[in-house]
Amino acid sequence: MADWTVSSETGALTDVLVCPPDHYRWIPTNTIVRRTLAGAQQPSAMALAAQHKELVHALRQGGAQVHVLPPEPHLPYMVYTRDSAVVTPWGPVLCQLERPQRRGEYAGIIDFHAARFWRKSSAGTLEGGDIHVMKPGVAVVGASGGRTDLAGAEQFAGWLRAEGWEVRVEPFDEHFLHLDVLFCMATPGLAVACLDVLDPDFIAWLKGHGIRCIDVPYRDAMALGCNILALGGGRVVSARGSAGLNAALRAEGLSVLDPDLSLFTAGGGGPHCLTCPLKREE
Ligand SMILES: NC(=[NH2+])NCCC[C@H](N)C(=O)O
Repeated sequence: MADWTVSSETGALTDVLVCPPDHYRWIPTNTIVRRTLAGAQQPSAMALAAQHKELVHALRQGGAQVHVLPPEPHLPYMVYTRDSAVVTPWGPVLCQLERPQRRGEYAGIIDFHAARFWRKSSAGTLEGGDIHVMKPGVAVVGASGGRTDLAGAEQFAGWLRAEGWEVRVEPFDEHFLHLDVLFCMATPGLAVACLDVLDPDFIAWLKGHGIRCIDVPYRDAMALGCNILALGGGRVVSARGSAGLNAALRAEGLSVLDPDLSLFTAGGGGPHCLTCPLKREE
């Protein structure tokens, strides 16, 4: 079995975990998908498979080996592999999903990792979408009290602090679901962030760490416009629908792979949520 390690959000992605959308459907678990359900029919299996394939192609084009978690019929959100486990420099950490509709995802992820976790979340709740292992020595954990609560965030932060890391626990409103709806890294010195919403203290802290932000307006962030995945080497995966942001990223000299992911962003998750990096090269 491989020893998975990730020590940044921006190192060259060599291995990544995804889960095909065979059983995906929208269920009302967050503000974003509730809005979707009010105005749309469930997406077709064919359309979902086609969009997911675009994502997988982008990941492979970026040089990553794509590993597949077998989907289960009773777990429609397994496709968002970001949330059930997060890989750290010391190995994978098993999260503790908050929603009853998603808790069963622990079973498949335990099997995938053959139960070899560095740590297992056991206090409160902890979801991978709230965790950014930003760069060696620095991480941030969002604590909305919803998907990740203070107890869950502090337990995770404690494990990294014990290794000498600086970990910021960042409170934000539950309305925004996960911190990765408001903030993601593009390159070691560049992030995308919803400045309308994030605490100015957080932005100043980023700046102190040499990280500049491209601003994404509230409306775009709620359409998962901030939810990008860095591939390393100046490349990112960002959904086709994020046209304004993608132009801004290209203007920064980045190469943007832009799969159409509209059916998944309508459920509350984009490229960052649909992927769990297993290995990055620093
Ligand atoms: N890391 C993320 N932002 N994940 C998105 C998860 C969306 C999913 N529909 C849920 O409600 O749980």
